[in-house]
Amino acid sequence: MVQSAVLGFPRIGPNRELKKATEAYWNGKTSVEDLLKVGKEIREQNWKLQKEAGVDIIASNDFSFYDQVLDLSVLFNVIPERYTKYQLAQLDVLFAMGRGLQRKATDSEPAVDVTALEMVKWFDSNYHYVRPTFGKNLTFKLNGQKPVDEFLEAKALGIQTRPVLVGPVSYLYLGKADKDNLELDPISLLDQLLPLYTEILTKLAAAGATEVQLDEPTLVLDLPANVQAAIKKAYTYFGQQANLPKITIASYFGTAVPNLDALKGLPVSGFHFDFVRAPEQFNDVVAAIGPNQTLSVGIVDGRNIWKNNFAKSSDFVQQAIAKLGADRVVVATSSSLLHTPVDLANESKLDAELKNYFSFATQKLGEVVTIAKNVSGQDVSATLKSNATDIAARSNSSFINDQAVKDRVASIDAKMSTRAAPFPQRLAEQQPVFNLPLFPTTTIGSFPQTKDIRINRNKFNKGQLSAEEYEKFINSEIERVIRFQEEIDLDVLVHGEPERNDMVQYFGEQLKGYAFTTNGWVQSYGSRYVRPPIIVGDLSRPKAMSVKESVYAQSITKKHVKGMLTGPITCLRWSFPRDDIDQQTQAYQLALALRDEVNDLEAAGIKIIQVDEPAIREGLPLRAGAERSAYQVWAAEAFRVATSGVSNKTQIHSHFCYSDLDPNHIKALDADVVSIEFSKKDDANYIAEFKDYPNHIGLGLFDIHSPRIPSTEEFISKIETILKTYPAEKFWVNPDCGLKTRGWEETRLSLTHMVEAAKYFRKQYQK
Ligand code: MET
Ligand SMILES: [Zn+2]
Repeated sequence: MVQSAVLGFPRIGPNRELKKATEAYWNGKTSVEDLLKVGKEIREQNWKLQKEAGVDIIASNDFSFYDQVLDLSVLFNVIPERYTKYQLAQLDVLFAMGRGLQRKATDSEPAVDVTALEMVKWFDSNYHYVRPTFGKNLTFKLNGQKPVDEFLEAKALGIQTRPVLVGPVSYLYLGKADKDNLELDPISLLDQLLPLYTEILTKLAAAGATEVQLDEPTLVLDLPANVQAAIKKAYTYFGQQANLPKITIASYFGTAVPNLDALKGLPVSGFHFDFVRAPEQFNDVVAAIGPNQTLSVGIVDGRNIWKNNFAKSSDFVQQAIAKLGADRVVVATSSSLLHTPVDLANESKLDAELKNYFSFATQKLGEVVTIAKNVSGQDVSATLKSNATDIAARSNSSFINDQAVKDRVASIDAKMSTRAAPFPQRLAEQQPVFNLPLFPTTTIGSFPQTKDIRINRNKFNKGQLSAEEYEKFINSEIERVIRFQEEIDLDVLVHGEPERNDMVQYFGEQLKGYAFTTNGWVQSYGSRYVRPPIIVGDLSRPKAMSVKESVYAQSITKKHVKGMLTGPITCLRWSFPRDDIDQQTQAYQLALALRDEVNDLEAAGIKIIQVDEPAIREGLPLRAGAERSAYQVWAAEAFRVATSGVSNKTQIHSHFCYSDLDPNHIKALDADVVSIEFSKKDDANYIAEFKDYPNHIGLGLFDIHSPRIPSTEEFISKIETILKTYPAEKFWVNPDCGLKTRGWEETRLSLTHMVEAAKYFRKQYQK
């Protein structure tokens, strides 16, 4: 019998129980015990669900209160000194590392003020991990034994699990040296780390774990020789230790072929590969694994929501069985299911036809089990038959094709993707229009999404508020944001985005060709979850999407208000894309819809238009090569198609966050002004990389994921550092990103301090 395996299950709970519990704890509304209890309930529910679905290999330690990489940093004591000096409880240290902590002194406790660690995108997904940061005075040691505790918890329920941990090489390679320790190559810490892995693996074995899954997704990257060598070294080392559980090395999100040499001959029991993303690696992989090693065939998509094609997948797995024998093959999800929504059964509003085409995490459990049964010769013919019907129906669905959209994409030419004049000339034409001071201040778009906003939006969605009443409410929010910005004297204003539930969903809901979920949440980072819309067909814009709000905002102030849109690549990346046409085509369809919106905004008198592309980096193919070079061209072109229909006088802004950006890539967009997340980069090299960015740029000055409020002095010293490298006349002053997750009080203070700092420098430079 071929076994089925799931590499990890979403940990947010079917109704976002984890978010609610975590935020209640942060807000001091509940105790740590309450929070721990919710975590335990979610784990129990997830394990039972998988057991009941018939999954053979179920993961444990896939749960986390914040992030699985951060969990490891805490487990291995990779905790920078700034977090240890307050004597916080371990869970609070974890949260402080994830999101920063600022607490006033009380009678019994001193004040706390620490910034968060850097947060970066997990490979090419919209999940963010907290980057391990290796400082000078590091003492590796085990803090607790989370993987063992959770293994035992499942065991007590009668469920044998396979604990999952990020493997040592990926853990180090995804980390970075602290700014005082820049000469350090994290990989050089491997020797210190391996004994700790051994210690925790030994404990797992003692607790009864027979197998563990060590995730080494860095195997799908272009690895330098020393990292490949580290893989060999690490797993050879584990092979030399007595009494460890069997190890499966899991790679996902791409092809591992260029790194297969490092895997050959390793003393592990098996490997997992992602054949959804990279089916072409099959022959090489089969040739590389040893005679007794198992192959876990990742064939059920952990990153998208389309129903599996059982016939096709079964054929694929059969090939593996033919080569290796049934006892050496496992049918698995391609990656953890963390990246998919929990349960399609929760979608009561979804069109019934579309629902037949989708599969969420809970449904995917059934998929791995069915494929495993099918290839083992069990009779699942009825399930296979209805699956074949759904797959055929989808390809013939009326949701999909729109000839006018296809024709328009075919008509895109160079002129459509080029501004009328190069930047210097545009700048000359724009300056008299805007008359901005040196160090112009602005924000990235959103202002606090208060409870009041959410309540009113819900009422409107439920029909308890008329369209007029809702519009009135939104306008009053816009007015409040405008007045606030005038009061603290920002230079370029925003309307605050109160009408938007989410920067992609909001536009998706207005575009033809999209479908939406009501409960399809996916963790993005910490307690922030997103509900990616689903691209189901050719995309077009029936009518203007954002003009009304922008025009209203501009009508009530003399200062310039930026029109605010989400760019084509971000719309694509933060949706579940179609898998029946390529992503480039979907991006161009979006670009054309946005081009119409940009042009409409301009026609309505909006003179600055920001088109956000925070996801541009995560779309970059993980390896160098033709596919990546092509992406760099088409992604930039899609942005320019969206933004090049305006006159030279209209100023185009763009914004990027939470990734290591490539300045060349940003240049290719040719936006007049860009803002990039910067506050946690802590790295002079990163400033230098953007030094010769030809257009104007704002390096984010404070972390919007943290409730922490930087002082004016802190802003001044940050700007001072930047100005050592960066030309003042090109420099904008702004936060890292939008403020929607922040409270009003923090927002008021942080922005006030930021504006004060800008004014300080204005004076300095006028002298
Ligand atoms: C993740 S990027 C967010 C940009 C958007 N305009 C906002 O401020 O919320
Ligand atoms: Zn952002």
